[in-house]
Amino acid sequence: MTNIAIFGANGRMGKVLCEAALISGNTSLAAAYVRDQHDLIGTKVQHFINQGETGVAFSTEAVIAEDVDVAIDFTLPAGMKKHLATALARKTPLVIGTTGLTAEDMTELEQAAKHIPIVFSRNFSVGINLLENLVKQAAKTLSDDVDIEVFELHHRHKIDAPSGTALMIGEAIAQAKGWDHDEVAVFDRSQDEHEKSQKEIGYSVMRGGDIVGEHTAYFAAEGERLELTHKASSKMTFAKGAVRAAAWLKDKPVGLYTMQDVLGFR
Ligand SMILES: NC(=O)C1=CN([C@@H]2O[C@H](COP(=O)(O)OP(=O)(O)OC[C@H]3O[C@@H](n4cnc5c(N)ncnc54)[C@H](OP(=O)(O)O)[C@@H]3O)[C@@H](O)[C@H]2O)C=CC1
Ligand SMILES: O=C(O)C1=N[C@H](C(=O)O)C[C@H](O)C1
Repeated sequence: MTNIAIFGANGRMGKVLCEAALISGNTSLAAAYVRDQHDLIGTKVQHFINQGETGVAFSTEAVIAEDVDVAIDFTLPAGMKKHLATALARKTPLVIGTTGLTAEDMTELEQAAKHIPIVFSRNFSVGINLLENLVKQAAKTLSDDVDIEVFELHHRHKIDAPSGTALMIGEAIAQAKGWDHDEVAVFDRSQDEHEKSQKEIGYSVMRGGDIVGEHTAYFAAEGERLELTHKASSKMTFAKGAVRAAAWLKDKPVGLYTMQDVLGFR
């Protein structure tokens, strides 16, 4: 049994992560953390979730409880950095799903992984991790005259853009092509009007309603087009993946892992 703590437990993903930790057969919800001084502190988590029963009440993120084996963070970059420091001080393994991280944030995360085991993934669904491998195969197999674009659609509340997953897909394609992603990524065509060159990865973003998360990689040539699409229809998909990662991480040595490692894809 793996005792899991959830940071940002009052968030959209935090709530579903609490549910996932409770309903999985090999984990339990040990703690549900919210910001220090939050109004919810002391309130039973059970009143906020849709499935599972627990006596756990929301508590302050400032301290990780004794019985916690692994903590999970799906918050915002500022929250992730704070939670990373807390996990480091207590030597708690950490699963991180927060997106919108800067290159500096990533360096901080990589440094921390020299002291605690961390799984970081911009998408914890099995399907997207398979898609990551499929786009690499497509990028390597298709001739150089294909145009590559990544589209993503998410709910109206999402802040970062393009999504972490869209960038993960684009970076996988760039790696397979031997390109420097920063050099080939095009985020805004209106600022640099030109005919598309073959060494480009364009990104398009839509925000609206309650879309959970949809991603398509387009490989468009003269005469044919390959579209590789993944559609998530429930946040529980990500939460179950993160809880699976937490159980996997419990006894691992220090290091930085991804969902590809958890799934045994590499
Ligand atoms: N990797 C994956 O598979 C997935 C990743 N995500 C990512 O998860 C993250 C959260 O998404 P979502 O649940 O929709 O967002 P929400 O806005 O619903 O929740 C954010 C949570 O983070 C907390 N938080 C924000 N800033 C801080 C801070 N500085 N200190 C402490 N806590 C903080 C919020 O607390 P408060 O309410 O007090 O502000 C809240 O609990 C995003 O980065 C999203 O992209 C989402 C789905 C899947
Ligand atoms: O914010 C979300 O909701 C999601 N964020 C992740 C991302 O940025 O890719 C993963 C998923 O698509 C949902």
